Amino acid sequence: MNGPSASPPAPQGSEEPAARAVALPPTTPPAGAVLPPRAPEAPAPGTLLGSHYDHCFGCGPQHPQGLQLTAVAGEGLDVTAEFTVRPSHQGGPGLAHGGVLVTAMDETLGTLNWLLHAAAVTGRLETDFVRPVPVDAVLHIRAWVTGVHGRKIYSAAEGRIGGPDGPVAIRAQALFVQVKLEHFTTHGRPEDIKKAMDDPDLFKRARAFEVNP
Ligand SMILES: CCCCC/C=C\C/C=C\C/C=C\C/C=C/CCCC(=O)SCCNC(=O)CCNC(=O)[C@H](O)C(C)(C)COP(=O)(O)OP(=O)(O)OC[C@H]1O[C@@H](n2cnc3c(N)ncnc32)[C@H](O)[C@@H]1OP(=O)(O)O
Repeated sequence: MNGPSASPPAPQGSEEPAARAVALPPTTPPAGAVLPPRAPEAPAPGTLLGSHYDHCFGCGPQHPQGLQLTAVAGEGLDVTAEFTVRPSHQGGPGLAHGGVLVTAMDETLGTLNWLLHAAAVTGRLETDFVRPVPVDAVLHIRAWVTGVHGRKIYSAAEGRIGGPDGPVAIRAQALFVQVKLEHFTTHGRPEDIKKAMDDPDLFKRARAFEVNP
């Protein structure tokens, strides 16, 4: 891939800090990016977007330790989702782990794929943690597409607590890259791929997503 390469840090004192910094590509759309219309196959506004894979840590109903996140299609290229922080999601005592919150943002941003009718994986995800999120809080997440440039899909999201209009607890920006079905079949653990392929519903869903970048 042509993304940034993260090199191990240079020995201390050998370079100026600025020389050791890695220039990361932006998660904001470049000039020439477009905001496409909703795909003709996009679920209607208000539709509960199903899980893309029953065992997904983010959205799978058959993943007992997962986030079991559910999202709803918005009117445009946007979705909303709710995630309830459970005791098993703690980082600090009584507080959500930051990585779990990032997963909730990643998953919600990923559901934008349904509206574009494109299979895409996260290439880059930036997050700002704005305020701590307690256990039992509901994170109200909104995510939207900010631009599409070739295979690259740019998006943003925010998570609020205390209600959909409550204070922002987390913000995110992401760059997803469209992939073919072979991305999964080539790289996934064979026994899981076989099981997924044997599930006619999942296979149909996955095939329907096939893109020709
Ligand atoms: C059989 C089972 C099927 C099951 C699936 C079924 C359905 C799926 C459909 C829909 C799913 C619906 C909802 C999904 C919800 C999911 C939420 C979770 C999402 C994730 O959690 S997913 C896991 C984490 N994710 C990864 O596991 C990716 C690992 N990675 C790679 O697999 C490659 O790295 C890849 C594919 C990213 C790129 O590889 P590649 O070879 O295809 O493309 P290439 O490198 O040419 O990049 C093309 C252009 O993107 C730019 N670019 C690339 N990477 C960049 C980066 N990091 N930063 C900035 N720019 C980047 C380049 O600079 C170039 O830009 P330009 O075109 O301008 O030159």
